[in-house]
Amino acid sequence: MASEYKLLLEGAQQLVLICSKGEHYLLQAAMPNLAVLANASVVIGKDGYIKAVGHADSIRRQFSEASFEKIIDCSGKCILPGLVDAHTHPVWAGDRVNEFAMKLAGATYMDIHQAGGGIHFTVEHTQKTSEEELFGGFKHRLLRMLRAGTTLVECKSGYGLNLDTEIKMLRVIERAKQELDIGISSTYCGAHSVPKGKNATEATDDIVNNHLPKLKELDLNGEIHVDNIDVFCEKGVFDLSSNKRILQAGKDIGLQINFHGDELHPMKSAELGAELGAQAISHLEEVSDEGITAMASAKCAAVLLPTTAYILRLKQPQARKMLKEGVIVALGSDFNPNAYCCSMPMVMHLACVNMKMSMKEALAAATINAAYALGRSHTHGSIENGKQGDFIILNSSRWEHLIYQFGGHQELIEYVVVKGKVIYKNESILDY
Ligand SMILES: N=CN[C@@H](CCC(=O)O)C(=O)O
Ligand SMILES: [Zn+2]
Repeated sequence: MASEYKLLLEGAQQLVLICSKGEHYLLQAAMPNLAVLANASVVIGKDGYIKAVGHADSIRRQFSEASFEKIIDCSGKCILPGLVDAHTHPVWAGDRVNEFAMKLAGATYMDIHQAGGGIHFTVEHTQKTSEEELFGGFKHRLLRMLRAGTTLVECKSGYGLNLDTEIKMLRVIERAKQELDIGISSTYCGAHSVPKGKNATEATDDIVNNHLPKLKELDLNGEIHVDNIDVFCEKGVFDLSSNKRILQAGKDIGLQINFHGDELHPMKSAELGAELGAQAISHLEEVSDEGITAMASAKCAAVLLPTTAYILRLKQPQARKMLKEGVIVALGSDFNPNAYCCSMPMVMHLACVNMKMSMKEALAAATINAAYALGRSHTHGSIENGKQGDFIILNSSRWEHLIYQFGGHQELIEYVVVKGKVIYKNESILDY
C-alpha cells in the first residue's frame, strides 16, 4: 500500500486488542477470551486513527510500499490500548494529607465531612484559588495519569458548589481539553455536597434553575462543553428525590447521567439510575440485589473504585456478583484529595486482590468498559480498525505484568501514545 502513515508499531510479542468485533462493552462471559495477538503490528494514519491491525508478516507485506513518520520496534514488548479512568476529581486546591492521619486514627469519611473537613475544606480552597493556579495543579495531575498509562479520563467539577466556581472548574477542564493530548470526558458535579448556608432542597433548586440553564447557554455559544451530570446520592448529602430532579434536568439538556451512588449507605441509587437511563453509577459498595438486576437490564455500567474502599476501609463492592448477573463492570481511580491515586495499574491490582476480579476482567474494566461508562467505546478502549490510536507499550513480554507488579508501572510503561503521537517515552528503561 503506497501511502503515508503516522506510526507503525511493529512486531509486538503481545498485542492486546481487548475485543475485535466492534463490541461496545464486554460482559463476564466474554472476558476470559480477551483478544490477544502474538507477533503483531498496528498502523496508525495521519489522522491519528488505527488503519490496520494484524500479524507482523501480513502487515509488512500489506504496507511494503508505505512510508511512516515513525516506526517503533516492539519486539519483546506488549502493546495495550491506552487505559481509561472512568471517575476522577482532579481540579482542586488545598492539601488534605492531615485527614489521612485522622482516618488512620479511626475517623470515618462522614465524621470528617460533618466536622467541616473533606469536600468542604477543598471547596473553601478551590473557591479562592485563581483559574490559572487551578489549571497548573490539574495539568500536573493529568501528566501523572498519562505516565501511568491513562489516555482517556473522566474529570469532574464539584469543589465549587456555587455557580461561579463550578463554571471556573469547568473552564479549567475545557482548557485542558484544548491544550493537552490526554482525552477528557467532563462532568458537572455541582451537587457533590450541600453548600454552606443552604439545605439540600435549596441547593437542588439553585442547580436546576440557575446552574443547568447556564451550562446550556455556555454549550450553545461554544464556550464550555460538558459531557456528564453527577450527584453525590448519599444519606446527609442529596437524597433520592433531589437526585431524580437534578439528574433528569441534566439529561434534559443533553448530559449523560453518571453519578455517585450506594457508597456509604444503601440508597436505592442503582434502581434510580436504571429508571432514569443512567450511563453509569459509581461506587455501589451498598448496592441492593434488586439494584444489581436493574443495572444489568438497563445496561448501566458499574464504575467500581477500589481505592475508596481500600482507603476508607469500606466493605468491598460485590464485583463478582455484578459480573455474574451481567452488569457492565468498569473501573476508575476516584483520584481526589481523599483517594490520592493517579494510577490505573494500581487500581487494577487492587480490583484483583480486594474485589476478586481476574486480571482479564480488570483490564477489560479499565479499557472497553470504562470507555462505555463514558459513552466513548465506539472510539476508545480497544485496538481495532477505525478507533483512536491510543496505546501503551510495556517493556515486558507478558501484559499481565502491568497488574501483577504492585506499584511497578514506572518501570514497565515505556511509551504512551495518543492519536498516534508519542506523548511519553520513559528514557530510564534500558533493554537488557
Ligand atoms: N464520595 C464522594 N466524592 C468523592 C470524594 C471527594 C472528596 O472527599 O473530596 C469520592 O468519590 O470518593
Ligand atoms: Zn467520586
